[in-house]
Amino acid sequence: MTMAGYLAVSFTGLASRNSAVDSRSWVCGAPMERLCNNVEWSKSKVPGGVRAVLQVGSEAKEGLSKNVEGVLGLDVVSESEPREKGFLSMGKTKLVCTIGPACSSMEDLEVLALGGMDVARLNLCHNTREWHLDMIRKIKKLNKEKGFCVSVMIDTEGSQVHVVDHGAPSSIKVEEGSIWLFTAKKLDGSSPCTVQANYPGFSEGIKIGDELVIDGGMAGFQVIEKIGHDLKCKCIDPGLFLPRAKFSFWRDGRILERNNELPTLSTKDWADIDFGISEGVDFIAVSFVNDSSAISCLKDHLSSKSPKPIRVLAKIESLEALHNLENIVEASDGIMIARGDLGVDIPLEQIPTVQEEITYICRQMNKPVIVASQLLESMVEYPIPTRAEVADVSEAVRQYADALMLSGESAIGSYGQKALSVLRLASNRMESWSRYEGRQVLPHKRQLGLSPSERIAEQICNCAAEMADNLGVDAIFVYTKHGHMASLLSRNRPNSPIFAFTDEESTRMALTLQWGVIPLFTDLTDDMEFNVIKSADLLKAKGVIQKGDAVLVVSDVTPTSSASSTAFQSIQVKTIS
Ligand SMILES: Nc1ncnc2c1ncn2[C@@H]1O[C@H](COP(=O)(O)OP(=O)(O)O)[C@@H](O)[C@H]1O
Ligand SMILES: C=C(OP(=O)(O)O)C(=O)O
Repeated sequence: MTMAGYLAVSFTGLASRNSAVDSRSWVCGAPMERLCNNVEWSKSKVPGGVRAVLQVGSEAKEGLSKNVEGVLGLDVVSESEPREKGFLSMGKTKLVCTIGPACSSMEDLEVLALGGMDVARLNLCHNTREWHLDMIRKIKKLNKEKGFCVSVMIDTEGSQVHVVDHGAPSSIKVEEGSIWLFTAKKLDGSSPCTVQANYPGFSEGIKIGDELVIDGGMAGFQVIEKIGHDLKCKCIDPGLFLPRAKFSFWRDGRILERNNELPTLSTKDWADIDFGISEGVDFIAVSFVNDSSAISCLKDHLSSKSPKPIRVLAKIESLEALHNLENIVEASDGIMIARGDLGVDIPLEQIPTVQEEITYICRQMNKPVIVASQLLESMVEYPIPTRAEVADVSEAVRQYADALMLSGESAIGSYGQKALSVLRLASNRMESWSRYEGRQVLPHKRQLGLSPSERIAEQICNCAAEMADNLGVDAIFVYTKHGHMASLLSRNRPNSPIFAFTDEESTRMALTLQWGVIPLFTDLTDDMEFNVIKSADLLKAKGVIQKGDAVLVVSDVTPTSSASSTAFQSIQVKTIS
């Protein structure tokens, strides 16, 4: 036998059958009281009925686990982590790696997976369809054959005004005082100091005297003449022109907000999305989202075309997106703070506060958030990061971002694996420092659910996370169909790892992006007691949990059988025996 019995407090009658708790003296009163106070629960309002139960246990229910057997889809990295580090020190912040030529072999990908890569990102603006197909297949093969749980994210190219040709194959130096022509016309190959933009309307509304800034400050020009739709400019801030460099325009010291007519999802993007659907990717990150309409449109497309749920992330990389932030977060399944392009559209000094604000809003609205770009940029070339980069990574972890992303560091850098281990070490360090120093900031949590059952689920997770911290349990177990309960727990950023058991493969893969959640695939039955015992036995058999470990179990399961339509929502505290 693995799991223990229960003290049950039912929501309908709120009757405590046994107020005694076991030898470890776990407390159930206070959180339960709060749970009840905060929920205006009315049985008659709940479709099909909801049973919410708090259970605290120590009595052994002998025999229940005798026939337990089954498969537990626990990935190899999560299996070894608690054994090596202990539960509390397990990494909570998820890690995303951009896959590129520097990490495209099976061996490279395996090293990244072993190093803690949770999500592999493929940026479809680079390389060929065949190359990306090969990468997706390799990652899926690794998961299948080597037991990893790495999800696949494709990132659309999107439409933005950028340079298509600046007369050189790579970067080019821009000298102070040099005169350049910016045009949308195709270059004939021999036009020095001429730059071709991808969008004919790039110069609309621009006046003589305006400043044209490249890639957020790589170089700067002043417009000295308008020739038709072309701009003649003088370099006032020397620097570098990179391939695909982006423009921003400034007037009187302020950035000009410009709505171009480029669609968020181009014809190429739609073709790439259908490719992603056919290859069964887990996430689609949409570039240059300006409002929620592109996200809603993509979600409609996915619900009719994709045989499995694919999560849609909005990349926040424009001023317009910031104006529509809450609507975009609401419409999406998650957010990427694309600091690279965002730094072209807003002044660089605003990036840190904007990042903190977006991270906060995402947590309020219970959507996972990735902090992306230039986290360890110097590691594209050097084997160690700058101290400032480590501080930047730590700050994103302190802000409780769900995930951190490597870009060029893993895609083209010489030290991708090292960069990943720097992310891991720096995030582990900040997570444990915040925990031991009690520096965790617990913001007021916005109420999310509207229906009674949604509100109960939310309150159960809030209280369960608080209980888990107060009791110092070793792990939290949650049983979840679509990942909602797991995400509600994760939103509370509890100290213990959250083992999320699901029988939906797409839920398992989506949870790879959620802070502190270890997703596991297992069969779930309508018998919650059996599910708990079975999953505990399987984790025990793998050496992940041990006798004496305290586990807080949260469930929100609507039975599949027609015999009972009652949802079973509960918190139980168990000792592994
Ligand atoms: N699939 C790929 N093939 C070739 N190069 C890639 C690929 N993915 C990324 N890169 C390289 O890595 C760099 C970082 O990639 P990414 O994070 O997509 O940022 P960005 O496109 O904004 O530069 C890119 O500039 C590109 O040089
Ligand atoms: C992640 C980003 O997007 P991309 O790599 O597509 O430029 C970014 O701009 O920070």
